[in-house]
Amino acid sequence: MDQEESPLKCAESTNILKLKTSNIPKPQTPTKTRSIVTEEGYYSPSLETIPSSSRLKSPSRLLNGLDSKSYHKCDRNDLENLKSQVSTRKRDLQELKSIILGLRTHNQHLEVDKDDYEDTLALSLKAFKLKSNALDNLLRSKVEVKDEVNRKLELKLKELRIENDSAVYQTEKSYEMEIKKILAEKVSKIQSQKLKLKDRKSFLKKVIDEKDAFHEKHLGELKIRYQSKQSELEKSMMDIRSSLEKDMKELEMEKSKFESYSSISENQIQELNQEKRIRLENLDNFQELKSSKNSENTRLKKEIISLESGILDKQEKINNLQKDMEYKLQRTTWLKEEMMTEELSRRKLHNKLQELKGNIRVFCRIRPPIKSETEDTIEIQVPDNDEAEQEIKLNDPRVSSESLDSPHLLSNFRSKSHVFKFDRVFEMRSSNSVIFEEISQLVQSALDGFNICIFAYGQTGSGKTYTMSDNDGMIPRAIDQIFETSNNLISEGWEYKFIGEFLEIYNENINDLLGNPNNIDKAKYEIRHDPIALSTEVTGLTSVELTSPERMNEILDMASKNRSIAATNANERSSRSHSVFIIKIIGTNGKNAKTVKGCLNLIDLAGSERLSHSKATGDRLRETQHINKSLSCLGDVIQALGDGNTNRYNKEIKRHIPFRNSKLTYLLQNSLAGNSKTLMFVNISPSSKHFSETINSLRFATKVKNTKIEIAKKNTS
Ligand SMILES: Nc1ncnc2c1ncn2[C@@H]1O[C@H](COP(=O)(O)OP(=O)(O)OP(=O)(O)O)[C@@H](O)[C@H]1O
Repeated sequence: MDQEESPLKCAESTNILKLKTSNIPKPQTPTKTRSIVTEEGYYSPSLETIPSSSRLKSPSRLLNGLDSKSYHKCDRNDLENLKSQVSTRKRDLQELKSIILGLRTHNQHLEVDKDDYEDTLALSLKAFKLKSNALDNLLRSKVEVKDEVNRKLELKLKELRIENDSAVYQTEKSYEMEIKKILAEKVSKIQSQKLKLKDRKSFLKKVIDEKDAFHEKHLGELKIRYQSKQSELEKSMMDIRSSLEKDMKELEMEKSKFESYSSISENQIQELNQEKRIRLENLDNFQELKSSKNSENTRLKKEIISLESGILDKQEKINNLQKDMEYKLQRTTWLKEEMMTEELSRRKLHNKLQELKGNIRVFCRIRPPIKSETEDTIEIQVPDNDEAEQEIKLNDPRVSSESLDSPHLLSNFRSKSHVFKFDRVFEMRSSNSVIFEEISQLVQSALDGFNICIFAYGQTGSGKTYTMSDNDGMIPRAIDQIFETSNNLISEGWEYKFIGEFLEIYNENINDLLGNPNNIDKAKYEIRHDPIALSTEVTGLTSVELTSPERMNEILDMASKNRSIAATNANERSSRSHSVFIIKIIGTNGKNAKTVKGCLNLIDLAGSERLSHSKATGDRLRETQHINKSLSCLGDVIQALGDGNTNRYNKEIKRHIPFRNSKLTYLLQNSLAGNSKTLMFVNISPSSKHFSETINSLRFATKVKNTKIEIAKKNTS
């Protein structure tokens, strides 16, 4: 008997016993009612059917009650009556005996049942005791394990705190350095701007000074010219006046002479008048000259005034320029402060955006139909928007619109369309370059010290290898990007080292794709994790330093060659195994003594066909079982990671993540947990005959998408 069921069985047994006993009719007192035994059971007839005279007395007592005297007195009728009563009583007696017999038999059955139930009860109780003992033991060991785990957890927490403190310190230091650097750059920019402005100011001042000097010189010249002209005029006026006065005196003298002598001739008078007229005309001319000189003087005065006001304007302009320069300098300081605030908020926003996008993202990619599929394709609708979440709608080719109305259609097939939501959906025409744009930030994160996993999931032939390893696929593009970015960072003091490893997991065995091809499917490798450094090592696996994109390409070629040597049909082999390309990144900065360690895992998963669909047997069956197990384990691990580390009461708990259930998840343990960012491509085929596999892939991907993993942290020191 199942021990866990024992308490239930006990209760059941008790209930059955109760039921049985309740079914037993309460033994009737045969002397009170007349019961009749039928095949179905007992019943009691109504009391009215028994004569009232014989209801209370038994037949024997009736017989015993008759004395001989009264017997002799009885007439024949009485005797007959008595006889019939006797026979009735005898019949009653007979019936009662058979009732008693029936009751006894029934009682015996009940006894047997009771024994059975008691046995069952005893067994159940025993099993229950065993179970509760086992449970006690289990609880005891659980408490011990819990204590041990708590102890380890505390130790780990301490280590992590120390690491975190030092990381925070280093980050702060590096930020300080960066801010200082930016500040120094800005200050030097501002200073050079200031110098330029100063130069401009001195140039303008020089121009103004020159103009001022020119104007002053011009003004001085004009003043001198004006003064000399004025003195000349004044002198000439004085001369003319003195000569006129002299002439007048002479004339006066001559007049007086003339008057005194009265002998002056008429001609002489006329001559003298003529001369006087000439002299007067000269005086008029002189007056005219004087007024023209006066008007020129006024004009020159006005010119001087306008020049003086021009000088004032220029002075005001210089003052305005100076004010403008001061305002610009102040504005540069504000802008510098604003820029620093902007830079800080940009970094915060970038991190926030990454958090919002979630540390697990799922992109869906639809392969274009190949030649043989062109006519037999699924109707797929993809969004043409750029929203955070995109929808893909597939119309079920197995359901026609007429059959939708059929009442016989199974509920599973009732819906014609299936809708799924992913972070991005790439239509058939999307090129690898468009897709890489979406993941380039993730690749950048590996250089910044994060652990990154990029998976391609989907059934065989859905385009996983095309997406990951084609000449312009994610792997070659990621390689180009990490080399390009690392070269750009040299000027900032960063030096990067890249270590490459390439392995495949086939039937839960690891093969080194960069090692000796003869060892494939023969050599054994072990996965080892360093819990402190959070790093993973596969013992005996070939590690190659990657010095250039060309070297990377050589390595990719070597891996694909080794893979094809191992299999008669390279394509088939690649469909049946997971390939994992690992790039370990170590960056050091001589300027701020900072180190970052990231890891980029690029994984082309094996085809995800379901066992029932593949109809595989023998080796193929084994392969399929291994693939299914590892893929479902990958789904379980991702889901368990998303369950979080707190229970529903918000208490910290250590969840069990089943990393060990498959080689793939165990290998990627450190890259999937904690400080990691994961991206999964779900590749789907447009072919109608692959519809159910496509739906299956999309369901798996939805499960992954609905997982939210805690915020990733950088590996820095
Ligand atoms: N986006 C695409 N554009 C053009 N051709 C594609 C695209 N995706 C896949 N193909 C073609 O479809 C075929 C199957 O693709 P691929 O080999 O990448 O599938 P797979 O999922 O890796 O299959 P397997 O599981 O067998 O490795 C190839 O011939 C490939 O060139």
